[in-house]
Amino acid sequence: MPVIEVTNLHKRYPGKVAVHDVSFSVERGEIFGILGPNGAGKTTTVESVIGLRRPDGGTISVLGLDPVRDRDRLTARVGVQLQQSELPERMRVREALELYSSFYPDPADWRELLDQLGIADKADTAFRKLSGGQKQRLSIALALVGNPEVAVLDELTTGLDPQARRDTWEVVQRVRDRGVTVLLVTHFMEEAEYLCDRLSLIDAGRVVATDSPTGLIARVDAELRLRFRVSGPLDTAVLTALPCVTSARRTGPQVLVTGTGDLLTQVSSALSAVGVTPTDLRVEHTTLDDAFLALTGRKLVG
Ligand SMILES: Nc1ncnc2c1ncn2[C@@H]1O[C@H](COP(=O)(O)OP(=O)(O)OP(=O)(O)O)[C@@H](O)[C@H]1O
Repeated sequence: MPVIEVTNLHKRYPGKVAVHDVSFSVERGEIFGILGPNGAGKTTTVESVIGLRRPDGGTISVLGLDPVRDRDRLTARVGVQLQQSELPERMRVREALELYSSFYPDPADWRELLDQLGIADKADTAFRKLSGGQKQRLSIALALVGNPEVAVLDELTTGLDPQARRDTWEVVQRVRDRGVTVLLVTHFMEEAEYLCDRLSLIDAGRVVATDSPTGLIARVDAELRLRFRVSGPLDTAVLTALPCVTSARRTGPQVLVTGTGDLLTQVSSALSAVGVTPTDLRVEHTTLDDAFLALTGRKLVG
């Protein structure tokens, strides 16, 4: 039986349908992602999964229970980290963790969690003195301190610098390695690609596709992109004449070539034949953003 099963979820706010029709199921021990642009309905979906919102249509089951009706029974088994969690300003980190630990029958060692999250030295710091990134990490610790069977993490690394983001990804992987099922909401495609076993792409309140990151990427026609810089003249016709090239565009010193097959070798030899030495040459691979664009006609970011 899936740990989380959402079937035809529909949720309206006054004057606005936030979620039209969302269905997905999450198996035990998975890291399952919900990826979509701002306003797609991700938060409304997870808030419904944890019983904070009552669906207007569809059904949700978490660990076999109804999140609204059985909210009390689920609280101890589902750890939740939501956007913008606030604590009393003067409360120290250790006090918050000791308080939260007292709510649960079998809490985790919070010192270990702080250590894993890289904020072990903040145990005696008041909440208001923490930086945005440290508050974020504390909210993850609070979500995990009850040793939950399911962890729901909404925009977990927003506001973190790249290193802290990577550290947090490792924490999530370790949590999953302990057997916890993770439902992760994100609008960072790298995060989804790196962490998720499977994910649903959602757009305008609907699931566009559900698959593994590689499965989603494989749905996109595998067109390669090659970028490099040239300092002198280059007639792009020498590139478009190559059988593997579909387009070649130059903007100032930047050249972007798209194509298939043996693009890198053919373009490199054609450039060398006309005496052009490319610099900063890189091959760009298909990403989840490309998959989202192919499936919805819109970009996930930017
Ligand atoms: N309480 C509310 N009342 C009215 N409209 C709302 C409410 N909460 C969200 N919405 C609207 O519902 C839509 C979906 O919002 P939701 O927060 O679920 O999306 P999201 O994908 O999580 O976006 P974000 O990443 O920006 O949080 C948006 O258009 C939003 O403006």
